[in-house]
Amino acid sequence: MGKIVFVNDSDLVRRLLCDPENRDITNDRPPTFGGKYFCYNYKNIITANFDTELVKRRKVFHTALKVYGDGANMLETLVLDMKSKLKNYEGNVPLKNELSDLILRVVGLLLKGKLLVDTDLEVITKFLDTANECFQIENDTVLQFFPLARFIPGLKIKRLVDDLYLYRKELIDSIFLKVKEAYLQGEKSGVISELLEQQKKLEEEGQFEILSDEVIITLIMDIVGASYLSTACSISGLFLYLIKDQKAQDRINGEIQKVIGNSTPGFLHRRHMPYTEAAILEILRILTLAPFLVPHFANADLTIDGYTIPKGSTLLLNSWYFHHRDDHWDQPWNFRPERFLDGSGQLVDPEHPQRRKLMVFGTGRRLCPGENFARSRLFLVLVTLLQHFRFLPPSGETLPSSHPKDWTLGTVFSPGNYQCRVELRA
Ligand code: HEM
Repeated sequence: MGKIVFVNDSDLVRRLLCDPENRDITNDRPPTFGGKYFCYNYKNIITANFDTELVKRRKVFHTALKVYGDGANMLETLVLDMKSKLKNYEGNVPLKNELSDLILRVVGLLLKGKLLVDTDLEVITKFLDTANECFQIENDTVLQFFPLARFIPGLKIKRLVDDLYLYRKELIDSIFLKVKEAYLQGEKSGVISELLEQQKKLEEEGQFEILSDEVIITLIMDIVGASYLSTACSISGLFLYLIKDQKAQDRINGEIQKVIGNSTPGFLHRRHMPYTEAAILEILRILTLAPFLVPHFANADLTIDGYTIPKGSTLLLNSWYFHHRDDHWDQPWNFRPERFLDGSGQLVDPEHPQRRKLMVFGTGRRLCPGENFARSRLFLVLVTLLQHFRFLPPSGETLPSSHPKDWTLGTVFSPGNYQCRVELRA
């Protein structure tokens, strides 16, 4: 096993990942069991090394996410359904569960659009739960160093790996193949049909391999793995903070009244609601869901600031540390969206020194391609619910700690389940 190098400074991370003299060395991934055996020998995005194939794969992925438009209208319907559900609760509402269900549907809709059926959600959940367990550090380490363990009867790891293959097959049958069948019959729905559309074009240009069926299947697994927990934990974390900080909730509501009023929230409202945008950035900073981003890998020796990073090192980019340094962030463990606003109350731009220290979605060549999708969904869910409800602490129960240090670290950090009261706004 190569060395592990922790990089604890955001500026150094940028220089390592983005500067022309370093970026060809630092943007690969370490080899993983999951990438090799579940993603058909690294055909997905997350586990693959950075090469011309990956650049093309990232491009088609980006385009498919962008082109896919139905999502916003469908999200509106989902949030409206959730609104009617919340109105019917008597007493406390299990908000974290409700928000997680909502985000699961958002991910299902992203993949399948109107072809989504309820049983797909069970398939996605089973796949995710098993993948999370399988790739938890203790199991992942066994698989990495002793892959044959997956064949030994009686070992827990064998059962997990068998289950994961089974649920991957279910994911392929009920998500990928169902959309493909509909697509061949002329019906387009969700991001998978956008990918199939691009596959057709690439095939005509003789470049089918860039987006073969196997690649699309691994991209579906990337979407499921990268989007559900991160978005669900961010939104339930944000609501937990806003229930505890009623002033911040009022301030977001003030922007909703001023900018949206009674009309339907849309993505375009975002740019006129700087405090709300700042609250989303602030929750992402505090939570730092991916504490070391996704591990990078040095494919050659590299010297920076007098240190040598040997070829074969795994780079853990310690955003947990640099998002919470008290010499960079005033009161780093307090929820203070104002830190991202300038003197006239506008959101500081991404090149502002304060924003440059924030690297929730990574930076450079491996920047998260779902950033825009995630931030716009967080915005829409937040403002649509706050437009109609005030969220208050539960009766007869206490809220869990909102300090991420007290949360559970699975694939990402997650608050415990919590309940709250909701009051319909006049
Ligand atoms: C709050 C939500 C999210 C957070 C905090 C987040 C964060 C991250 C981070 C830190 C990385 C690694 C960057 C690096 O290696 O330097 C990443 C990669 C990735 N994310 Fe996200 N992400 C989120 C949502 C999403 C969504 C919604 C999608 C898909 C629709 C997505 C798809 C991906 C993919 C495919 C990669 C791999 C990129 C690559 O390896 O080149 N993410 N994300």
